[in-house]
Amino acid sequence: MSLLPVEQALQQVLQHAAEQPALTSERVTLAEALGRVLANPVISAHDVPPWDNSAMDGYALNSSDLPQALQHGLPVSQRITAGMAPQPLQPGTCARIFTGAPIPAGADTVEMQENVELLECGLAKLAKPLKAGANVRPQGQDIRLGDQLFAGGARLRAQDLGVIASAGVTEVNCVRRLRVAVVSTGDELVEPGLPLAAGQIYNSNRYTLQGLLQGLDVEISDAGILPDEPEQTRHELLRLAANADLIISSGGVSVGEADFLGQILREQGQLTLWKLAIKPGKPFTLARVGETPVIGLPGNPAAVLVTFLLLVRPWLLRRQGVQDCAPLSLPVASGFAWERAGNRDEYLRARLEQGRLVLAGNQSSGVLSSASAASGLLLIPAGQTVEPGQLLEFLPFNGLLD
Ligand SMILES: Nc1nc2c(c(=O)[nH]1)N[C@H]1C(S)=C(S)[C@@H](COP(=O)(O)OP(=O)(O)OC[C@H]3O[C@@H](n4cnc5c(N)ncnc54)[C@H](O)[C@@H]3O)O[C@H]1N2
Ligand code: MOO
Ligand SMILES: [Mg+2]
Repeated sequence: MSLLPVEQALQQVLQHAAEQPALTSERVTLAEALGRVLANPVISAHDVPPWDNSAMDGYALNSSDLPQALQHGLPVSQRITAGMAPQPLQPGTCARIFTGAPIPAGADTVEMQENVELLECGLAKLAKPLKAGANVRPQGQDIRLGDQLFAGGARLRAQDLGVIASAGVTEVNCVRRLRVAVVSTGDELVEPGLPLAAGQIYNSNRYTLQGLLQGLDVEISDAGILPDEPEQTRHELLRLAANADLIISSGGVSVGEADFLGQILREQGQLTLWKLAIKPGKPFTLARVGETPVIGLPGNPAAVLVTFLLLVRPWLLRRQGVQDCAPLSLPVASGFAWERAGNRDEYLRARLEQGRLVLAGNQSSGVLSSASAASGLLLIPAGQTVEPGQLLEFLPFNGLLD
């Protein structure tokens, strides 16, 4: 059986997510909207800033008085701090003003106080010529009343919440949170905290997956560990399917005799993807139990991380209506040589050292500590070797994990 290239798999994953039934939406206060996806556009209810204001601590004047201010100085007729509603500026005078304070009617220019001399007679005199309109931040410079701030499908980041707040909007309409069930499979698994018997290992995928999902602000239901036993696996999948938008499992999708999960998903007849040209992560499986999508991740801990970031995260984002969901990747020079061309796209755990990519440790799919030593994944495309200095695609975790 030939392996499906990762790019094609991603297209199919996105298509699959887009074909799911529409999600309902709910009102969300700004304080709770970080990481949520907008169901509708957000429109500004105000100009930002709402009035012309000063960019400097200094003196506001009318530009027609600039020659007088430079030659003799102007009397100071009022003092305006941020938060005040100023009087109109008396002609032929200037106003003491502070950063963020409204420009009074009749003024159009501000000089910073460092360039103004306050004479003994009380006049404020400019130390050097000044351009008309200087140091004024005009009304609506940032945002105009009625502007669309964000389209539906935008995923809100910290600065986006600030933009929405600056425009006076307190609540936004977001798609409801996705419900994601997580299950770890394997007779060998034990939860950390319990003693290890012979042949057992601690369940690490559960924690990796929970952490990855928390970063995407979904509702997680954790179904714990399932033994390698077909009846129980089938029963548990059906139970989870009743109340989840997606089931994510780890383990049991390869060809081993105890890999029941893959067998059950295949036997349900609803298999969309299986066996990708990706290392780690080859037996990545996208299927359905009843109407509920199931993503079967390979059990190897590094395969879980890589396939989640490359394929599950995009599925979850697109399912919520996000358009731009492919991982960010940047060209960076390799600091190492790679002589073995493989038959799968290989995603290696790597980090930047002095502007070049170096491998972060053992790249076995069973080794996870190298992922902790890495700051991202680098791609060596199938069939390629690499020389030092060659540009490689680097996918920083910082761009992937938020
Ligand atoms: N004959 C073949 N054998 C294998 C192939 C193949 O093509 N032919 N593919 C290999 C590849 S590639 C991968 S990846 C793995 C995938 O295996 P499964 O998805 O069936 O996963 P398991 O066999 O259940 O487990 C694999 C490995 O990962 C450990 N594991 C599982 N769950 C956890 C967990 N929650 N926490 C920590 N570690 C976990 C498990 O103990 C195994 O060591 O198949 C290869 N074999
Ligand atoms: O595809 Mo597997 O994760 O390399 O060992
Ligand atoms: Mg297996």
